Amino acid sequence: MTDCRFDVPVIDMSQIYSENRKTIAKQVVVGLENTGFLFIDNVENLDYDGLYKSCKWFFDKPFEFKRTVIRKFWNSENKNIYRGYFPVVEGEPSRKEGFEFSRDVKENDPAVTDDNWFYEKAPWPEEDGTFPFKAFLQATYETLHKTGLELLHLAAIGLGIDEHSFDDIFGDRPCSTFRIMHYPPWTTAPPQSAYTEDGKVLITPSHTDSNFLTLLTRFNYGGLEVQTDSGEWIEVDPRPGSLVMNIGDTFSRMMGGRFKATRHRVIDIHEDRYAVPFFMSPRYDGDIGVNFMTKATGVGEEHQVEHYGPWVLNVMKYQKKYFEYRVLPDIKSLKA
Ligand SMILES: O=C(O)CCC(=O)C(=O)O
Ligand SMILES: [Fe+2]
Repeated sequence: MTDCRFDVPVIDMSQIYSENRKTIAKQVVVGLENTGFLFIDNVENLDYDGLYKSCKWFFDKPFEFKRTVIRKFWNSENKNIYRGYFPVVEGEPSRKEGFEFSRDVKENDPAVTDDNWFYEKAPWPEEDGTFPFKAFLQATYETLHKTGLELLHLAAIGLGIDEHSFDDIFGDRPCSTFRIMHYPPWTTAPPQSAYTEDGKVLITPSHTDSNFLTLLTRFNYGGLEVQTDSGEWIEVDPRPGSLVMNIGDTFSRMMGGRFKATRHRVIDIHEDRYAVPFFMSPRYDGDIGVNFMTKATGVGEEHQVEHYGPWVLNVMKYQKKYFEYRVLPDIKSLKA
């Protein structure tokens, strides 16, 4: 249950170009300063039923089908090391399978070296004519990217800086990950690491997101909990027709912690659960250095350029050690 200690503000996208724009911009900033979570209503062109169908179309298929687009780590015949399908890994407290992709970068972009798997093109599964999986998901990626930028424009206005201050961090080759996910319920005894202190069973352990900003489609499933400042876990009630927005470590760190990357986790709901996070992420060489406000205003403690790719690879592979990241190679041509 959401209670007064974790009040999730609602941003209505149908109002952001009205005379209320500045007020809404302030609400975005206050929300990011206080809870780090927002509900985003009325996103234009966002088809939640289509997203649910995408999940069912893909995850209901037999493993042999999904294996055609599985990462090389699980099938040495495949070339993809980052994008595509990852399976449930037994023994992990994070119990999920996923398919992920990003926007394809232009051919021959000199900033995209061959070993830079952040820009790897996803392998797409063969379609059977019952659902336009690739076309639908690619179009939805662009809808969510646009929504993310619109929210960042609001954040900038609310901060009193140029509305487009965040745009260049993404440019036209963001490293965003669009992931459809399926959490199958536990069929065997969960590992010890999947139990919380208060005896609940996890399907995603407590974490902060590492990327810049996340827009989550969670359909109407329960199970998502956030941690309050006092350490208590509180469920975020589903809000039909709304996205959940939260920010990740990258954005929080750039803002010196003023904006919160709030801890959250997902509890087993004893049935199949689907969720679709859009992990909006900077371009590989986007500047995510601390003291961003100094860069934006010219006033404050020194800002130094740091690049997103090397920084986030280190966080996910070596610090957080996520199962789907720790199997990835270093990018030798692009040391920070
Ligand atoms: O499935 C959910 O509700 C949240 C998933 C999540 O937090 C994540 O994938 O980072
Ligand atoms: Fe998350």
